[in-house]
Amino acid sequence: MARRVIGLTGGIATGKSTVGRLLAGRGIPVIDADLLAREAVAPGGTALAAIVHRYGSAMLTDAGALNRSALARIVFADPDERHWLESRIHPFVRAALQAAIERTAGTLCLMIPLLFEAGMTDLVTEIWVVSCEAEPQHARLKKRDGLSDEAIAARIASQWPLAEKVRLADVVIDNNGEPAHLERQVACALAQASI
Ligand SMILES: CC(C)(COP(=O)(O)OP(=O)(O)OC[C@H]1O[C@@H](n2cnc3c(N)ncnc32)[C@H](O)[C@@H]1O)[C@@H](O)C(=O)NCCC(=O)NCCS
Ligand SMILES: Nc1ncnc2c1ncn2[C@@H]1O[C@H](COP(=O)(O)OP(=O)(O)OP(=O)(O)O)[C@@H](O)[C@H]1O
Repeated sequence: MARRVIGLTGGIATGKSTVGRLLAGRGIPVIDADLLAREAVAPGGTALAAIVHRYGSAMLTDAGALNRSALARIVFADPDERHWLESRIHPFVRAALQAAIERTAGTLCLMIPLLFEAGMTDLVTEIWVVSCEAEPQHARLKKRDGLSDEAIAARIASQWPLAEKVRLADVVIDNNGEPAHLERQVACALAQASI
């Protein structure tokens, strides 16, 4: 059977990491693109220097790390700035994902929030979309990150509509209910032959 590379995606806070933990619990390596994106802007790197050059030293914390909330306010309010930032980060993320595919044997999961938006679908052999209604998505995001309603709306508007991702999915994981309902869906999806 061909090697499975699962592209795990969804909307912001729909439950990708929660599903990713279930896969990891079953021994499947899970690579998190959000963590790779954080590596790309680590202190001392060229991406962080470029960000400071463009937006000024307000982009740095006292410790010299990226001031993520300051940058988020800029890029989620302006698509041109968001695209500029992505052009600094996504090539690094893509190369790191490719390297992970090459060094890992067997089934692998790439957890990529922007799998569609960043044009990374070619890296995976099947696409799983974790989906939930707008109301729990909003409530979970608010509870976890304490973002304002306006900031939440801006982030959601920066991503493809979830319905479009669901339409293009090989597997849809419904996360409207209790987290316990995810386990059976993950088991079912894994039991399917590769798509
Ligand atoms: C703007 C930044 C600094 C804000 O950091 P913050 O800690 O507030 O958010 P974090 O990185 O944890 O992301 C949380 C979620 O926001 C959403 N998100 C992040 N970047 C983007 C983006 N460019 N477009 C749409 N949604 C995004 C994703 O759903 C992600 O899971 C950060 O999100 C960033 O560097 N974004 C650009 C890199 C990127 O595109 N990352 C996505 C994975 S490749
Ligand atoms: N079924 C559920 N019921 C209640 N809370 C949930 C459920 N699923 C996830 N959560 C909570 O919602 C929040 C978002 O879930 P999670 O972090 O898995 O989403 P994500 O898609 O990985 O988010 P992001 O896009 O920000 O990376 C977390 O605080 C998580 O504990």
